[in-house]
Amino acid sequence: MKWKQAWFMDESDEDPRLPHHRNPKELVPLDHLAELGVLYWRLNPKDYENDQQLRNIRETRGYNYMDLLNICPEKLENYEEKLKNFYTEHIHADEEIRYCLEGSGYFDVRDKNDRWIRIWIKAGDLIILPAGIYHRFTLDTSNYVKLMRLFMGEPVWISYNRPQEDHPARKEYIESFTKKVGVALEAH
Ligand SMILES: CSCCC(=O)C(=O)O
Ligand SMILES: [Fe+2]
Repeated sequence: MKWKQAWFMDESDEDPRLPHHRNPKELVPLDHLAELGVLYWRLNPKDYENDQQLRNIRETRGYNYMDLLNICPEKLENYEEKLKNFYTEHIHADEEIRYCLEGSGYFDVRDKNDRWIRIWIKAGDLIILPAGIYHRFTLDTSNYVKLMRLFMGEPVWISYNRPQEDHPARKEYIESFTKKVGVALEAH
């Protein structure tokens, strides 16, 4: 069955909370996201406190830090400003790990050709964006999401807005593609 949670975005500047499918729709498969370094798991959000699968991911990847973030006007201070920053294209020096426990939203990531891919995250979806990938986040029309944030060590939430071509994390991310091609060529 096709994975229907990611697609190339249209160019319209209508409300970002709308899906922004192209016409006709252009879905993006999970393995295409994996090529960009974007990882995805589907877990059971109802039992996140006892979930062995979540525990395994956290242990394997060293995510010892965890907190919860409710994105709604009542629970998030400076709601409007934060949402505006989330939707400003940026990178981080570290991975961004988000696990959706309730509600839904869109993570947009740039592919190798600088096209936007929209990833629809719902309860049970855990996503990892690699350090250095240009991305942004918006709520969808449900207007609510509860996210778990994971991190390795002391969390750093600094965003570096585009352009960041000289940022070490950006350079390393770009180099990771050429390295992969190099390995593939050597194998032939
Ligand atoms: C609030 S989760 C997604 C927003 C984002 O990209 C970030 O926090 O850096
Ligand atoms: Fe981010």
